[in-house]
Amino acid sequence: MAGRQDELAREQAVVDRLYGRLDELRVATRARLAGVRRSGPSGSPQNRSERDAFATLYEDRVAQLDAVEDRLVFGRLDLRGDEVRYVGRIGLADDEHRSLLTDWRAPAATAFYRATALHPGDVQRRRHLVTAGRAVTGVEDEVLDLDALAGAAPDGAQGDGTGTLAASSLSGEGALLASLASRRTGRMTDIVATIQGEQDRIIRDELAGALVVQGGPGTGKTAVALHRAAYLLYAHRRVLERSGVLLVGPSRAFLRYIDQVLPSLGETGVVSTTIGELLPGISARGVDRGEVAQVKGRLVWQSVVRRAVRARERVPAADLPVRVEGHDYVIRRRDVREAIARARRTHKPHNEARATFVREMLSRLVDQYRADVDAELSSEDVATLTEDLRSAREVRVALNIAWFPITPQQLVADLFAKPHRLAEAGPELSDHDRSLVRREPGSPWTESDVPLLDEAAELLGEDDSLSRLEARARERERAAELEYARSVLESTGAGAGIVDAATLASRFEATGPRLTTAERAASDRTWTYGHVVVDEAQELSPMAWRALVRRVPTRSMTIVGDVAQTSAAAGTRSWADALDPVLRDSWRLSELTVSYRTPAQVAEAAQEMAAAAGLPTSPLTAAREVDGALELTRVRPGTAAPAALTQEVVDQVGKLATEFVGADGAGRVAVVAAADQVRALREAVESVLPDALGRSEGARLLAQRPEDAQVVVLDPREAKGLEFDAVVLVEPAAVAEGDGGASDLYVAMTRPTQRLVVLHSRDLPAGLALSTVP
Ligand SMILES: Nc1ncnc2c1ncn2[C@@H]1O[C@H](COP(=O)(O)OP(=O)(O)OP(=O)(O)O)[C@@H](O)[C@H]1O
Repeated sequence: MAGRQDELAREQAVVDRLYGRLDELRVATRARLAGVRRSGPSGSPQNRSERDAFATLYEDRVAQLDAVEDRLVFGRLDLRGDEVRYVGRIGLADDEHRSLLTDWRAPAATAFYRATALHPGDVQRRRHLVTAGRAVTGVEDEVLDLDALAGAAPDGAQGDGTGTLAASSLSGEGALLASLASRRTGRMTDIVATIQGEQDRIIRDELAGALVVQGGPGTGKTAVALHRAAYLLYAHRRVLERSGVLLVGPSRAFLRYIDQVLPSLGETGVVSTTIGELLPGISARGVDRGEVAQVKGRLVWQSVVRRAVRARERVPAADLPVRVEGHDYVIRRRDVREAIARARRTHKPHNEARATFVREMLSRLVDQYRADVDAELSSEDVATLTEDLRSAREVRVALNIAWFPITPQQLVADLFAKPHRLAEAGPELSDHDRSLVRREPGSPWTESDVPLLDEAAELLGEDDSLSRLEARARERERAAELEYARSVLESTGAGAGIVDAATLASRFEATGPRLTTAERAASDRTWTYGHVVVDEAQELSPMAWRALVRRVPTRSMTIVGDVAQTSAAAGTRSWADALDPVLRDSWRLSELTVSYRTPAQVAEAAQEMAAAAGLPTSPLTAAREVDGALELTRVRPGTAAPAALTQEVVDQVGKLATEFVGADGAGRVAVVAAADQVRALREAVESVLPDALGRSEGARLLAQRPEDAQVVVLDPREAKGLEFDAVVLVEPAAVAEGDGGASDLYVAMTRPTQRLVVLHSRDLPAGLALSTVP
């Protein structure tokens, strides 16, 4: 015992020193930031932008140093040759640049995650440090080279009833079990201290190309995707800081669930979005039925949208006479045809190529005038005539009909609202498909509209009226810069004779707006990212893949998901089907096979049910056993008894909340039921909480924000990607009959970290029933 205490004391001294260094750096960085801020808004524009750049740098560093407080250091490697290396959240060095702590992402930390007894490399011992706040509370050793470390300190893992490790080949048993068994909150935490070998290989895989990570529920796909983003930002900072990283998740609620992970790893500059939010200025508030989303997700829309754009470039049925300023002209079909051909040859998007079309037509009308009056025209005459023609209403209307300026929103809304437009643009779609997407003008946009709008935006380009507005705004901004530069020159006298105000202003302008890469990227539809991470990627439609791939010309992507969990009608059951059309052969597949979330008994039941339903599951081994993890209760066998079932749900929630929900906000219980039962069950659960748990605890739970709520009632789709300590699964047969079928049931069954309680009045679906036979 004394040996262990000494060991803890020795580690405490090291940990104190590392936190001491962290505090010093915080103080020093804050002082620098304050110094920069003190220098105030004066100085030359160049100084001012340099100062802003430094301020941003220091602000980021302060945020990073603050974010790594929790478990700053978690590992130690004892290497051959008596070298000792501590591994932590960030790298720290002393004033002489000697390394004190190795960043987990550095090559020097790889062995902490990868070394095994079979392949120890230089590692003699790997130690996990368990800390609470800044105190070392335990150490756990894995001796990888027994000969070298004969007589090493005894293993200090805590046996605290957290379960037992079921899968071999996992490292850091005590730390891992403690982390897997810890009470859940509404926020995902990082796994940096216990990343496993198979996960580490994916995290550190090369940047180039698209890496697809397929894995069953709870295998850490989300965790791995986020740690990979942090790793890539570290290892390829120069490339990625400028172009940015985009993270795409299935919903805002999911993005909120994971939003603390990257900051806790010291990374704040990643843009996160959903497909519905991909286009700046569009908010997708509507929801499409599955069959409608499926039609809209098909790749055929690529041609439909292209034809719809082409339909706005058309030769009129007949020549059209127009009279401008007392002179007669004819808008000739042949001229229009040739002007359209010329504009198309620019290969610019429709709204941008329109300028060429209009210029060409006006010049042909001027030619008509010239021929009619049979006289030479001065360049001034030509300019005046052109302007007269351009502003003549009749000409404008005729040219608009021939080449119609249109926004993506108008184009797509017209396709849905005007059957003749869709019939013309989409001959590949059946009458039934077309009737499915039919919609009134002004209806809210849906998530499956967004890739179509993006496709349209790509082919239409900027509407010029919009770019004219923007140009005017830029002009105003520039005038303000010029004014500012002038005032600087006047007040300092420094520029006189050396540099004029306009030069100074343009130099200032060249430093760009003081937005971060993430902010600029998020507000620019045409921004291209250095890397894109996609979570729950199996749900994406072919058109959504097109929209995403457009944003990453290098095709450097991390794509994680599980084709057995697909619930979206437009999603995929096969990575090749989804990715070959957009990525061809530039994607590679790796698999995760250990479930870190679900106890073995629950994972096995879920696998059996999924196999019986024919889902394309990946192999899945649970990391641990938890006693009594699966309970099945039949309510009044043989009768569909909603009241009895509801009563049982409410009783179970009361029991589980007492067992798992803590007043400190940790511990979560979910009821997962078919979508059409959720509302009634939510009301029943909410009404009973004060009675079941006492008035004040009930009130506390009811007052929680949805994202932090410790007791929730959800349908399987809302529960996707999330996890809870305990789950009450209500009437699995009904869940499997919903839109997402057995996949939704598979998702629902695999949410708990500790216990799954299945309540049913109907027969259990195949596989699940079998698994309950003792
Ligand atoms: N190496 C690890 N150490 C500790 N916890 C881990 C590890 N890997 C995964 N986990 C935990 O396992 C749980 C499941 O991880 P995650 O949500 O990333 O899985 P997933 O594969 O995305 O699941 P799903 O398919 O259900 O979306 C999380 O709580 C995560 O923190």
